[in-house]
Amino acid sequence: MREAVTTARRIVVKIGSSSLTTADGGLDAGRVDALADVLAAAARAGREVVLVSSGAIAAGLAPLGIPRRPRDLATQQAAASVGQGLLIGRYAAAFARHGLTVGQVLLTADDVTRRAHYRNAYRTLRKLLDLGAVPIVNENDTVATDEIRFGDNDRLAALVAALVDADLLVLLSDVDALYTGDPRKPGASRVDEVRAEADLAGVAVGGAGRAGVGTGGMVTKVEAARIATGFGIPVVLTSAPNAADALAGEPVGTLFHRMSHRPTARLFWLAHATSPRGRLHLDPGAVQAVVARRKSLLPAGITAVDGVFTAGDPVDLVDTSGAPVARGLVNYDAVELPALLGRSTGDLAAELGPGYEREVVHRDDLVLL
Ligand SMILES: Nc1ncnc2c1ncn2[C@@H]1O[C@H](COP(=O)(O)OP(=O)(O)O)[C@@H](O)[C@H]1O
Ligand SMILES: N[C@@H](CCC(=O)OP(=O)(O)O)C(=O)O
Repeated sequence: MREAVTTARRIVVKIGSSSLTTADGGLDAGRVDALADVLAAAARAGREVVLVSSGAIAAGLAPLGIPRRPRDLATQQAAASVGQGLLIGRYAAAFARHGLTVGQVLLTADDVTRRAHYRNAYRTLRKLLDLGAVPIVNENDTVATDEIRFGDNDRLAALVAALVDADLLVLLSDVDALYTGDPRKPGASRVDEVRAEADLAGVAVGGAGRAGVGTGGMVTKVEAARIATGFGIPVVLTSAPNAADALAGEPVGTLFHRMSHRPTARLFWLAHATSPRGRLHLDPGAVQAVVARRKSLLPAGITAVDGVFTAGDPVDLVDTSGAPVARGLVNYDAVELPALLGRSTGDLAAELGPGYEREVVHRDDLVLL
């Protein structure tokens, strides 16, 4: 038995499109019912369950006569508009068989990245749970444009798990575990447990399984597992038919253990749920100071600035090859910085006043990537 699972009280379960649709692309009522049965049993046992369900786009294709998942955003949005209604209707009927009410929660990236918004989203989810309803979350695909889109629900599920402070995240897919390589090819073996990043060293993660149904494949699931475990939330990755065993703590699928050091909530959101407004290019000494010695970033170590931002915005700190090494909240507007680059804070303060002694990014507002 997995203790991290059996003791979990608040659980976020994410199910992918490939586990909810039939081979010809329609919504599979039998599979929706089967999932509702498992989650209703967990709720009856006193657990709080939040379901993150994909499937809106897939469910909308057949009714609109569209043969396969469209590439263009407008058709995806139209399919999601039709499919989300069908999906939630199907869930409502499935949970009603157990006397449970469902509540639909459609989120955009903005809703969980901006502080004022994610407090709102949290309040709604918390209230639904207090009222004994099962929140069913999806991305608000019909209004989400490319810039504000999560695109994959694995990451959305990890952020929702952090948002509601879940004890466990269960990712249900059409594959029963993480494998060392693409399970459709010979030679791949199952990974039972992941305790540290090193356990993923030999693992080749690939794209989506059934063409035209799922989206992110294993890449987004492993990334979601990193986000959740980094927030102290263990993750079980398995297939939908294993859901009951997974929730019971049976050794099915892959268990990603929680990482011991939980970052502060503020830095977690900074790392995973903000979009940088600009980039500060660091010289090698500044990279060393920020990454290895966890120092604040001073103007002297910055060689160039890109982007349009104002003080308080998130920016990425990039090394000489342009790779991001950290994200932080900047203390200056973009237009102020060019005149300060490469100069010591002492000189700047003497010349421009004590206000210019401040760090460009304070170490308390910095998170390594
Ligand atoms: N290392 C791996 N281990 C397991 N599955 C993998 C791996 N690499 C690629 N995959 C593929 O990822 C698929 C699951 O992703 P996806 O189709 O996006 O599912 P979902 O709709 O559940 O999000 C599996 O069917 C599998 O073929
Ligand atoms: N929001 C989209 C889901 C996108 C998505 O992540 O799909 P999947 O990879 O099947 O979990 C939908 O409902 O169709």
